[in-house]
Amino acid sequence: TGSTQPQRMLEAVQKNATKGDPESVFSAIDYYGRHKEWAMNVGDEKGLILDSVLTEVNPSIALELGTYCGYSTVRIARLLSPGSKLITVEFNPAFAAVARQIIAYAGVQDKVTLVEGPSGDLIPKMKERFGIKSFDFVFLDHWKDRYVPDTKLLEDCGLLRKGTVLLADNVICPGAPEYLKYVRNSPRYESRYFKSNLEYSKVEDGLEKSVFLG
Ligand SMILES: Cn1ncc2cc([C@H](O)c3cccc(CNC(=O)c4cc(-c5ccc(F)cc5)cc(O)c4O)c3)ccc21
Ligand SMILES: [Mg+2]
Repeated sequence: TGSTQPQRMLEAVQKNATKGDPESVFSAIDYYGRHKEWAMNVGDEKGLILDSVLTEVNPSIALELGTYCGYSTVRIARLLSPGSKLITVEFNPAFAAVARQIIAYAGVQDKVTLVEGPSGDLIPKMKERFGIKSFDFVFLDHWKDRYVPDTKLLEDCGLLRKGTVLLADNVICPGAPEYLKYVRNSPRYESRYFKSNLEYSKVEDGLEKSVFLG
């Protein structure tokens, strides 16, 4: 029945995953994305890099730009220590509606706050709305031409601190060339590229990890 891809993805989760088991939820999405219908989730291969960076940072407060169906939201939330929070930003109401159901199905809803709206509007409101001093970790996976303006916005709003880790998806495919130039040429970031592949594909892609130096 599911008329949109997100709805079909949700159906695949409800059919194949175990309620309350985050691992089974993102595995069901990976199976769907690999064998049924390609989908723009960070995926299992880049997901392992996300897992390792996240485990290393162990953030108390994390931000995700671009929820889509909640695949990386669930991947991140499952690894958060008790009391830690993930705020995820999605502007598309249809995506947000599916993501809320997938996040709930995985049982990680207590760790996740999904805010609906464009990142450019929401970032300046983070401090007042959520009482955030600064983020420990930021995952960028929304429109690739928003990576630079939103990174600058996070800086200007005082939402980054010495040691905040930014992890950006798709820096090769579809690509975020301006973002790579920005973080690699700025003295305020220490950047490293993690080579991988585009989700469910053999095409090269990778994640850029950038530590804000203050
Ligand atoms: C402003 N604002 N604030 C919040 C917010 C949230 C959104 C949505 O979540 C949204 C909607 C559509 C597209 C994206 C970006 N993602 C991609 O475009 C992408 C593409 C591919 C790929 C690769 C190869 C292809 F051939 C085709 C697509 C692989 C990937 O992993 C991707 O992440 C994100 C958008 C703007 C937002
Ligand atoms: Mg992506």
